[in-house]
Amino acid sequence: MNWDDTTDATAPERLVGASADREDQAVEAALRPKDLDEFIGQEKVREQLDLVLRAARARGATADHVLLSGAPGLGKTTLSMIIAAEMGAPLRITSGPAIQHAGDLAAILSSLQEGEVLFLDEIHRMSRPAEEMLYMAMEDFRVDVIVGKGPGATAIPLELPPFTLVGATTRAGLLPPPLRDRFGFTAHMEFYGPGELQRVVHRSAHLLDVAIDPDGAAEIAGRSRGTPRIANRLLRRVRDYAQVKADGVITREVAGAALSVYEVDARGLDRLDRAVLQALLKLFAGGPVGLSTLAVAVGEERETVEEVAEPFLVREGLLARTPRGRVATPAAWAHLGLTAPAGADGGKGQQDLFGA
Ligand SMILES: Nc1ncnc2c1ncn2[C@@H]1O[C@H](COP(=O)(O)OP(=O)(O)OP(=O)(O)O)[C@@H](O)[C@H]1O
Repeated sequence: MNWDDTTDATAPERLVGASADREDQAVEAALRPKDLDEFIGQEKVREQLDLVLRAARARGATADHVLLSGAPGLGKTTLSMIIAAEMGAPLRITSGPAIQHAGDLAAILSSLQEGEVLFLDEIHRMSRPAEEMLYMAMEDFRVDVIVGKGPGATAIPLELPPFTLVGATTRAGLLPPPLRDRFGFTAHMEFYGPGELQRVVHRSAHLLDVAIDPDGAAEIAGRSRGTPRIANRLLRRVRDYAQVKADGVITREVAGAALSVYEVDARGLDRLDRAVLQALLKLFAGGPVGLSTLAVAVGEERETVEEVAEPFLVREGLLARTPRGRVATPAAWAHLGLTAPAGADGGKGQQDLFGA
């Protein structure tokens, strides 16, 4: 494999953040499933991809271009590696932000071997000229390299070997239709169910040589926000705790105690998520309350509340964004063990005193 990449090796982040931090990057290679059979969950995607790859292999052809969309940490990079492995092809990894000029892309494309798999992460963040060059490369396996500037500029056609592009994006809707249409196969990756995540935790524990019982794996899975990367990260923290404070074996009690040290609750909410909910419930009686007011109440930036905390709270059905402001759902009251005051009816009957 060839890393051509400047992937963000981000500063330490939330334990329940979905992007990879340095520690994740260091250990993920060892935990990645190596083939489709090992890849847990995403049944439809696996079944469809299996057909695409088998058919290409039977024809002795290069596989169609594949677009993978879905939230961070759901296994897009892993799947690209599996595609290369299943096709017996080398893999090159790069990302949209690393390709700022069409020339950057031309350099990568012209050095590909026949059948190579090119994984382009965050494909929606590529520059426009590079994107246009990619259209022709995907369709006709050639690019026009522009030499010179102004009226004297000349286009030199360059033949490329057939290759498979695997594009990954967290925002399929941001891809221009001409680019989206050039993928032969598009797969949307969903968040994982608790049973699937339990299998992920179990498998990773086995690879890391950590003793865990099924309830311990279930406890970690339930706090992993539907995301294998988070499940693996929580597992590492629980392993530390089990080594230091218990006999090394991860049980439900050990996992629960470890993750309460890290302030990740039974549903996967962390300190920030709970602070937002608590403010909404205790200070504003469940809302509606404007985003700016809510942010001030928790001492965070508006963007942090909106982009970091809210998406998961909304996905979990704990908070709703309404035109009149943020509103807690009955599940939010129940989750924090509080009773909704009479009249807290999801915001319908309340006045929004604070503005959106
Ligand atoms: N289906 C799966 N089965 C087992 N482990 C998985 C699965 N999907 C992902 N993982 C694990 O989760 C981690 C993150 O996966 P991966 O890097 O492929 O996610 P990603 O979608 O590419 O994330 P990003 O969008 O941040 O690049 C990997 O270590 C991998 O081992």
